[in-house]
Amino acid sequence: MTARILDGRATSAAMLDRVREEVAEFSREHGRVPVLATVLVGDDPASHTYVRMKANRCAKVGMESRRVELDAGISTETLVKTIRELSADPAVDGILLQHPVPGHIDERAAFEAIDPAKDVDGVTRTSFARMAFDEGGFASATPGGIMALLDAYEIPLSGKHAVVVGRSPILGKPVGMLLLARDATVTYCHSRTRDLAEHVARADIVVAAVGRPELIRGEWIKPGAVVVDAGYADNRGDVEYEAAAERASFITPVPGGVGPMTIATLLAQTVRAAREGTEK
Ligand SMILES: NC(=O)C1=CN([C@@H]2O[C@H](COP(=O)(O)OP(=O)(O)OC[C@H]3O[C@@H](n4cnc5c(N)ncnc54)[C@H](OP(=O)(O)O)[C@@H]3O)[C@@H](O)[C@H]2O)C=CC1
Ligand SMILES: Nc1nc(=O)c2c([nH]1)NC[C@@H]1CN(c3ccc(C(=O)N[C@@H](CCC(=O)O)C(=O)O)cc3)C=[N+]21
Repeated sequence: MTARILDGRATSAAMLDRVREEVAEFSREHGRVPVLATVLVGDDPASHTYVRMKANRCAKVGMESRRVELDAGISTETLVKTIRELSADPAVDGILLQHPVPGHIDERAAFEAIDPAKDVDGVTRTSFARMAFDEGGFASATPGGIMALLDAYEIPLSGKHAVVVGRSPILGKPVGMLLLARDATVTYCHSRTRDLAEHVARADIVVAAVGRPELIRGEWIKPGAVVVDAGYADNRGDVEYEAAAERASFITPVPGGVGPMTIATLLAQTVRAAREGTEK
């Protein structure tokens, strides 16, 4: 068997066409376009690339982005103050703080400075709780993008055994919660998990969210399983792609899978934040 591709590029392009129309409609009604503020701390080249991609994608759908770049040495207090100012700024609809921030900064405190109404990247506790309680908050961008991709291909989730490898607050943990909300049976694996191979081998759906190229071996994949690879380190995914694709029914490529869906989700949520922000 050779797996069908879960094509994140095509699926995100369709999503972004819709976002472009929503932006135009918002702009007709409000005389301005939605604005996403991106905050980047330090000079990690990969992070610069991601933030630039997000800004470019904003421009393509007619949205505005405002880039805030801060020195690697700034304190938690300065970062929190900067983000609070963006939260209070009526000209800003959505805020993205690029993760990770330098180690001396309290990232959680910085995330919590984002007004939940502007948390279009879904990183605050409030967004997490709304997601977990099915109250329609903003999804964490990558988990939201993964669900949109699975739905675009009408992958059944109810009753399926999903194994999520990784449990970070903005990726592994929330994607497991979203799968649970759709009635999957969810297993989380992480750095202390014993027998990772055996867990993965039992999965109908595997979500890899670690950041270690080819940690997940193709021979572990159950024939017919759906493989979603969110890993992204040195431009490579967490799954041994060729070998996994021989066994899987569906698989995401890297690049061209989860990455573009993340950005599309972020922008879709920014228009939504703009709309909801102007309702009040
Ligand atoms: N495409 C996209 O849009 C995005 C991609 N990413 C990519 O996804 C990957 C994960 O990101 P993120 O969640 O932020 O990373 P983190 O480093 O925060 O989390 C990594 C997770 O992997 C677990 N882990 C580490 N080693 C192993 C192992 N040997 N076996 C099993 N689990 C392990 C860790 O376990 P423990 O909790 O025990 O430490 C942790 O839960 C990265 O490659 C990142 O670049 C991230 C965000 C968006
Ligand atoms: N607060 C926060 N939210 C994030 O969503 C977030 C983050 N921090 N930190 C870093 C990771 C990484 N990330 C990616 C987004 C898009 C691609 C993407 O579109 N990649 C293209 C390839 C791009 C290229 O390299 O040419 C693809 O996979 O096809 C990749 C990675 C979001 N992240």
